[in-house]
Amino acid sequence: MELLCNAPPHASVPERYIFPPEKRAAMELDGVDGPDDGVTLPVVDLHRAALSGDEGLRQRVAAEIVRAGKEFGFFQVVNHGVDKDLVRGFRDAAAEFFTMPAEKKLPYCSNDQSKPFRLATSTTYDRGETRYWLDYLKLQCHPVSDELVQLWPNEPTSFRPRLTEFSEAVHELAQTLMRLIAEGLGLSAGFFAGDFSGGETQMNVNYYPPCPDPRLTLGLLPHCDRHLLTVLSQGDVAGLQARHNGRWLLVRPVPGAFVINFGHQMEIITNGALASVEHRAVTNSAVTRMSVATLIMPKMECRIGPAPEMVDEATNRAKFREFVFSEFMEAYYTASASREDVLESFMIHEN
Ligand SMILES: O=C(O)CCC(=O)C(=O)O
Ligand SMILES: [Fe+2]
Repeated sequence: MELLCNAPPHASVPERYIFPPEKRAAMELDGVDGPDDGVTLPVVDLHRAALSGDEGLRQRVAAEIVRAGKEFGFFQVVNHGVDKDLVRGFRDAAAEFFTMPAEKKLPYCSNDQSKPFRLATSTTYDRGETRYWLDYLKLQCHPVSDELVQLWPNEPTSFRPRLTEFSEAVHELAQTLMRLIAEGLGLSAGFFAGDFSGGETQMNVNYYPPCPDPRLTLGLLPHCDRHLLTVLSQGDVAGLQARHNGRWLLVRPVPGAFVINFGHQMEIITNGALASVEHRAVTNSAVTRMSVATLIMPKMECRIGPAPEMVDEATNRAKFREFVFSEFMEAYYTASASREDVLESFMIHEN
């Protein structure tokens, strides 16, 4: 496998990574360096305290999250209670993994999507010929068990312990967020606990080395996430863009923040109230960028459909049919990653 992280620095972009002009990121218009109308994503202070005692504060935070979620589908959280050294610890261990010599990583290289830990390059869920400018790890990260940990690499030696603590902490943050989202929507606090979020949690560690000409490439294709909720650490290098009002909005790095966005299952369960928003990653020529996305999944056998509380026969009919999550996963792999294609067969069309 031809990993970018082992290639000597490229002087120019190889042909197979060059996208046709209409698919490229128009940097000068809406990208990393360009103007963005001054629109920035909301940054929500979780106030830790809101999560324990202060009822009024908690309700305000819950309302703020749902407002941000409805308007943008993306927001950042700070003061979230995940220790910054713990985040740095895992980010450092993961970066060290990518910079190990090729032969040490070889045993992990695979395009077999059923593997619980694998390293790969570019991406496999797009049928196009052009490659994306990234290498990535895809792994199962929660619930943590001895058997699961054995599937993670033992080099660098910090990898397993740092991932264990990162995974537990992010999982707790995800539970907190789901309680607040439920509360903000007027659902019971435990609404998303259980099968909606009880599947095996997946993680993408996306690694984008410097690209000699970011105008020609993309780091990650425009896509929506397929699961329930994404908790992303993007570090301090910009590159993530979210679709907003027909434009690409840069998700500006905020020190220590996590970026939160919704997957298709959240959109369906909330009957469209919290939509899954398209996003992509652009490259840069200066530094390596690494993002760590934790993906909260329903159980495979979980029944999904708009929650009765989110539906009103007179004013807000169900927009999606019921299905079992495994059915959705299959459809996701056979459709292209485009939002419309994926959702099409699950939507109820009024005629
Ligand atoms: O690199 C990023 O910031 C985006 C990652 C992402 O969207 C994903 O892993 O699903
Ligand atoms: Fe994503």
